[in-house]
Amino acid sequence: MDAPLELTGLSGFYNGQRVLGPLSFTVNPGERIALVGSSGAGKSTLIRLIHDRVNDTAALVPQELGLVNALPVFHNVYMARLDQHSALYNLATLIRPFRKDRAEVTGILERLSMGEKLWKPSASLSGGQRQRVAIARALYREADLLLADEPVSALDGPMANLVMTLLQERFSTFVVALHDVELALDHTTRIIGIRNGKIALDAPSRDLTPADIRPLYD
Ligand SMILES: Nc1ncnc2c1ncn2[C@@H]1O[C@H](COP(=O)(O)OP(=O)(O)OP(=O)(O)O)[C@@H](O)[C@H]1O
Repeated sequence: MDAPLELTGLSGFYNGQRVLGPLSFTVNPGERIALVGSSGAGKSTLIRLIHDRVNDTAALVPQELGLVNALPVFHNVYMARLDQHSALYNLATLIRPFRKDRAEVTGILERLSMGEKLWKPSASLSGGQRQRVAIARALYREADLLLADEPVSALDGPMANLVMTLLQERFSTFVVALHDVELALDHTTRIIGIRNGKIALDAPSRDLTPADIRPLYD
């Protein structure tokens, strides 16, 4: 991302009821932002609204993952670049993936300790494995902004840390909803706290301790 992303007047509604905003903030290139706040505060709604604004140019890890269960892991990851190839190339890949793509996807999966699952149908995977497939798909997408909604919620501590490190290496700019406050402080440059659909905290991560964030959950 080489220009600031100005997000103004974001509002979220369900059934005519306002659940978020109106709120505004700017995502600056190189910022790694964690959205924190209690369940129902509006984090998922905000991620969705940002995704709508950037018009699919970001890599996305939605909370519900969006995997195609019947397809193998390879194809679920490959899907991130469907729009970069011709229909013919994509059709050929469905039947017999090209060596170059296989190698690249395998490399990403290996970093997530998922290399041996390459040809397994996604339906056969555990929750944490499925989450890593959605993360691999985001890492494979050629985008310079990542939007992710609780991308490590089903992973154990060391794996969650590894994934956050990989995301940080791959995307210089990201907005990630995280309920783990320690993880958020360790891997981001800025914390935005959401409470009742409004921004209740916006500060550099290095200036904050877990105690500063706790009131968002009271
Ligand atoms: N499909 C829906 N229909 C109606 N209301 C919804 C729907 N999805 C979310 N909401 C409401 O919108 C508000 C914000 O929800 P949102 O999912 O954005 O919160 P969140 O902070 O992401 O929560 P969580 O941490 O539990 O994922 C909540 O009050 C929720 O009840």
